Amino acid sequence: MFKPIATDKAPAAIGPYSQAVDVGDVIYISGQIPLDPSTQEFVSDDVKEQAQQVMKNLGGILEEAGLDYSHIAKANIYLDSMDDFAVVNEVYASFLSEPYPARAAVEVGKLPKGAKVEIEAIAVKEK
Ligand SMILES: CC(=[NH2+])C(=O)[O-]
Repeated sequence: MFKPIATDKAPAAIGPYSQAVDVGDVIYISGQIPLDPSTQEFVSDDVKEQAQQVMKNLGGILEEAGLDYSHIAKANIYLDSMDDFAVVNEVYASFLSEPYPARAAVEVGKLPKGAKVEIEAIAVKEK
């Protein structure tokens, strides 16, 4: 089974990808950037507000799949600057509870549309 997930609770794709793909027990969620789903514009230039929107976008996709943040098994965080590591960690932690997902966090050269943060996630239906 390979089922794309589409929802207006998260931004529309800005390229040739699905918001998420359900492959049975696992959902692969595409990298979310801080676009407001209702406008397809960035919510803010502020990294904290950007990280909050990114997490909300992930939440919208999880909700569409009938899941929540506790189903995330792995996340990858991409930062425009590692100087934002602490503030993004703070926001990220505020949406999650222990046991936290496995994770990687890396600084990259550039993110789509000049975002300061992008997060992708893999969620599992059976915890
Ligand atoms: C934003 C995003 N996920 C992409 O692949 O461009």
